[in-house]
Amino acid sequence: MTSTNHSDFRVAILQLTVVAHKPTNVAIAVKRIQKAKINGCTLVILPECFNSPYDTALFRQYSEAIPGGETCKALSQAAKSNKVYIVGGSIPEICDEKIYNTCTVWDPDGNMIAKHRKVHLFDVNIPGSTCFKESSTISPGNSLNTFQLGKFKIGLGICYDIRFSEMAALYRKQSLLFS
Ligand SMILES: NC(=O)CCC(=O)C(=O)O
Repeated sequence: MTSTNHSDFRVAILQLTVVAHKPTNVAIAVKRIQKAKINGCTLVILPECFNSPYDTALFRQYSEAIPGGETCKALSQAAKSNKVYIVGGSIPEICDEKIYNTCTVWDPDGNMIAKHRKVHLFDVNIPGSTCFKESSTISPGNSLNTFQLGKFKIGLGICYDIRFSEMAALYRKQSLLFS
């Protein structure tokens, strides 16, 4: 089913392999979007940082302007040519010299209909094991963001955002789905 006038539609939630070559990552995503469409999906959801390694040392190098950058152009075109909604996981965004971990959403005409900057950055320090500080290079977003898909209003969050129930509660208060 591809019509959004109905209460049920098919969603693709994609996991993608990320390599060092950014255009290859974008091409992999576009190919999987096409496959999701062939499988009858109306909404395609990509993973966090699908065009870049998840590495604080590399986010700036891989970052691009939104919506003018190469990844956004590819997502817009993929949404339009496949007539699907795309929740574009996230990419490193550069804006006023700051870097954000940002999700873009595209409608079936290729328009960007929402943008969400990750609010809760993932900082972890397990002595003797793992130390990762997303906040060392990424700036946090400060807003809740939604988009409309047919009769559904969907709230956006990126990865660690989901750990904070207050955010989901705020969306839920507005009777939203939390994606
Ligand atoms: N990229 C992230 O936000 C990681 C979050 C995570 O691993 C978790 O357990 O939550």
